[in-house]
Amino acid sequence: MDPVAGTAEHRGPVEVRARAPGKIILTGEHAVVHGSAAVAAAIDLYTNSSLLLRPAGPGEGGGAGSSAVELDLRDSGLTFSWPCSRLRGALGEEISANPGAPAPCSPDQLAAIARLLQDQDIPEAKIWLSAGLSAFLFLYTSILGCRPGKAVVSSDLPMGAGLGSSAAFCVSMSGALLTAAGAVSVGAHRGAEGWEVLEKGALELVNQWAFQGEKIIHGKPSGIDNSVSTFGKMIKFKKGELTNLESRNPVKMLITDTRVGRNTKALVAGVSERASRHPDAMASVFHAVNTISEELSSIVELVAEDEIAITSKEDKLAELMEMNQGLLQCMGVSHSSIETVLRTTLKYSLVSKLTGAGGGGCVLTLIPTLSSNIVLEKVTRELESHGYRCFKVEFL
Ligand SMILES: Nc1ncnc2c1ncn2[C@@H]1O[C@H](COP(=O)(O)OP(=O)(O)OP(=O)(O)O)[C@@H](O)[C@H]1O
Ligand SMILES: C[C@@](O)(CCO)CC(=O)[O-]
Ligand SMILES: [Mg+2]
Repeated sequence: MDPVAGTAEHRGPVEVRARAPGKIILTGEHAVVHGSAAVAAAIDLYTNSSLLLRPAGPGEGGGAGSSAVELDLRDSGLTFSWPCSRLRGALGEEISANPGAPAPCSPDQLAAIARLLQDQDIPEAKIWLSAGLSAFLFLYTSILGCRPGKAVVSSDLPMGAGLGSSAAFCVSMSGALLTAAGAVSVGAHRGAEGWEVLEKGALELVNQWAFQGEKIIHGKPSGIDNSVSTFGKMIKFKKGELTNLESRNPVKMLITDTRVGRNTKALVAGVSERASRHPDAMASVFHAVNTISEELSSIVELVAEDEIAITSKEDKLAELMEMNQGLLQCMGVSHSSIETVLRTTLKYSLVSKLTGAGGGGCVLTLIPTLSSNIVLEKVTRELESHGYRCFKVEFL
């Protein structure tokens, strides 16, 4: 896994590329929105955003599309274009590029952005992209105003599946926009594959903007997804506070994507509604999740020196994940496809839990160090026979 996030590479004065990773949540999703601790790790799957800024206005050699803001979503095969004059007309007073001061999208801005989306022919089958498009227009115009340019986005991550695609989109886009605006600079450190890494203050700014973008997509995000995508590695996150965790032994997980589509915003709202119907019961559930995350984060950092110690460490991780899954069921965010994965992996004595917002999407299965490849192959084959997609991740 490459923990470098929010990286950017300059190619000439106005062409920038940035990438940011997805994540898994080991414990604490949903409860983290209500103040509990959660543990997450960046994974080696990235969203890439590239940005080409054109000279402003016609007649300055910008060519076709030179006075428009364009977005090319490579994975969806869709492109969008807004003439700068249309952006200025719709956003009017709302446009004042201020890259150094992240601010929330105002209701007026959001209404204007909704009108700008109506100009585009978004196919009904891909209407869920509207949230990402709104976040893009908000981030672009807040950071660069109406400067003409073209953004191209591609991703290794399944969209809307619990692996933080929305956060990786907002982090990589904020990184590219802020670098193009000249608002951030790279540090001395070189990351993996030759990527330059933004310096600490720059990453903070990227993270703050990405959080504002996530708010448009998620409604009420805790900030864990954008934080782990920006800063990478494994983190404990509680009430906006981030603690870096260092696992002394590699943790291996099988990720199963059930391919059941879901939407984090609706799931987060559903848990909040349950919490307002049963405040005391849900407060106990959130408290229990907090304890589980605190315990898991201290176990992850333990040094396991021999095989017995590794086994007992993994047994504890598995038990905590299992307990967390039970509490996620209590919150109402499991799904029959998730239950199928749990039952299937349990046949092979492997423990699983949903990751991200649930309701479908991805499930994590802990792969103990001593488990045989034959078991892993068998469980993978059985999961794939249900139409699910499996892949392995490992992190320290
Ligand atoms: N590469 C992308 N291009 C455009 N929009 C994107 C992209 N990635 C994510 N999005 C937007 O984010 C939405 C998915 O966000 P959502 O939060 O529901 O799922 P997730 O982030 O994959 O999972 P989780 O939040 O549980 O980790 C998509 O419907 C789309 O609007
Ligand atoms: C469900 C949730 O807890 C995690 C989604 O990856 C939402 C959030 O924390 O913003
Ligand atoms: Mg998301």
